[in-house]
Amino acid sequence: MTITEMWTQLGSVIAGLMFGWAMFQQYFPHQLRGSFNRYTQRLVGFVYPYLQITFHEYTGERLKRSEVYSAIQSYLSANSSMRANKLKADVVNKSHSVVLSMDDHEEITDDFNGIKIWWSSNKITPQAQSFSFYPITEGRRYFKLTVHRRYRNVITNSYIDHVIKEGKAVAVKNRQRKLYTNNPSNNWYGWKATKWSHVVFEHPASFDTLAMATKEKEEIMKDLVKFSKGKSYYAKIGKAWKRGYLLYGPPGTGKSTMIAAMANFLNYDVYDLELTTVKDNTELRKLLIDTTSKSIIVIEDIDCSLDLTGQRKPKEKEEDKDEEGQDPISKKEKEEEAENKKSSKVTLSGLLNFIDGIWSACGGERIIVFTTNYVEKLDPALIRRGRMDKHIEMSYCCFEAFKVLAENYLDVESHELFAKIQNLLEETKMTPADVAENLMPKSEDEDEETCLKKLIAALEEAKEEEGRKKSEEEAKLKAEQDKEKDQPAKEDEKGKEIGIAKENGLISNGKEEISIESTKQGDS
Ligand SMILES: Nc1ncnc2c1ncn2[C@@H]1O[C@H](COP(=O)(O)OP(=O)(O)OP(=O)(O)O)[C@@H](O)[C@H]1O
Ligand SMILES: [Mg+2]
Repeated sequence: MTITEMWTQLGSVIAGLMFGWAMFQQYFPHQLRGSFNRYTQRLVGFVYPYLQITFHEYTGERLKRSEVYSAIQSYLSANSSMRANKLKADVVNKSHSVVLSMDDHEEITDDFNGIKIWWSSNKITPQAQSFSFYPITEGRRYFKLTVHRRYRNVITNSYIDHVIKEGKAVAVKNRQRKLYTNNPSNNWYGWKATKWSHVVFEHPASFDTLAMATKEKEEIMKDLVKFSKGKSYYAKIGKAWKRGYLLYGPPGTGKSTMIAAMANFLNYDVYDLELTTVKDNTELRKLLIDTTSKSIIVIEDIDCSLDLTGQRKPKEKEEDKDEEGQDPISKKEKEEEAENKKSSKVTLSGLLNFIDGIWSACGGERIIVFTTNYVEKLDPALIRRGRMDKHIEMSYCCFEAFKVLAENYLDVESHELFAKIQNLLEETKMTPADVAENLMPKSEDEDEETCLKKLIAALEEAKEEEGRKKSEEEAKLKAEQDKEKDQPAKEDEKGKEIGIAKENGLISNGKEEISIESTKQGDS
């Protein structure tokens, strides 16, 4: 038999089979078709030793994208780029870099403790004109896992969990993080209404660029790592998985920068909660329940948002005092803001309830950060350990912090002027923000030495100013003390006069002053 004849015969067999299958589909009773399929599956099962599991992109009636599918997708994209032949390229916004993942109808193998697993990505393209709830152009995608049946237990008990866990970790690493701010509740209702608006969080701050003493910095980083890995620990001690940080210190010492560095370090989202637009405790709860896990919830200037009795206290801003020359819009905005503050009834206890974990216990880990310029103004109940677990003082620039700034701003690790700067920093107080401002070259001509000299001049000026203020205060104190010294002398005089008057029998006890006055008047 020639090759051509063989091909002809094979073609007729295939054509016959196809015809048979079409006839079967058309004429075989529908009810019997199901049991026929079952039997063929069983038959195939005897000879086909593999287990297949499919994971669809959309599940349930609510057309929700399956979390498992997303996790598998992330896992496979992290593992496929080296092995698959057909890849899909996507841009990850955060790093603006291209991420390669497995293309449709592509297959790769994975190895799990020596077990070989096949993964294929598949797509069912909908037939033309058919109606579908799913995004039509995309089709319906699913992943198929194939493995030898003898590994069924390993796969179902541990491999799938492993894939999902790893996939989620990859997704967290690649995800675009967000900075959320709360919307006023009047905008919560209606079509597409949301409690939080967000923008992409792309703050460049990191612990490397944060100017503060290395020991303190490392301690904070260790604390954060311990927290983020402490799921089972928090479960064991029966505490909601959250941690409170209180950052306090003068303006410009890096409190907001520290929050950004924390978010970047942990890869968390940031929820910047503006309490003045929250009407009451119920709204606060709703907002907080609506936050996602792996997030930092920030309340800046907490001392300006709540007072000790739990009543709201408007923040006094410089411009609030300036009534003149306001344009109508800013005036209207201010009126609205004032109205918000008036109608806002978030109480201290409402906030405490949240911090205590009753409302934040839903979902995964959350960090709560309060910042303040005046720690002494805060209610001790609010900042006690257990609520605000870690208190971090952000203080004036020390030499170690300066060295970080010098390296960031000027790429200088050491310089002969450093010793002088060290002395000056020990003698005077300057915030890291001011130090940074002086270190920043203002033009191309300014080299490192010019900038360091600029800083020295600023520090010397600050030192002089401090000296002047100190001597003024001392003079004031001395004047007050002198005044106090004069006072007893006068009283002594009065006492003497009373004594003389008593001796002369001019006054009786209990009516000394009147009698003295009258004595005096009498004298004159
Ligand atoms: N410790 C620091 N390390 C690095 N940069 C800092 C530090 N402190 C301040 N800066 C710089 O100063 C600027 C202001 O700092 P930041 O906004 O973090 O201060 P803050 O403590 O939040 O002030 P405020 O109390 O007024 O909110 C930042 O943009 C940053 O560039
Ligand atoms: Mg700040």
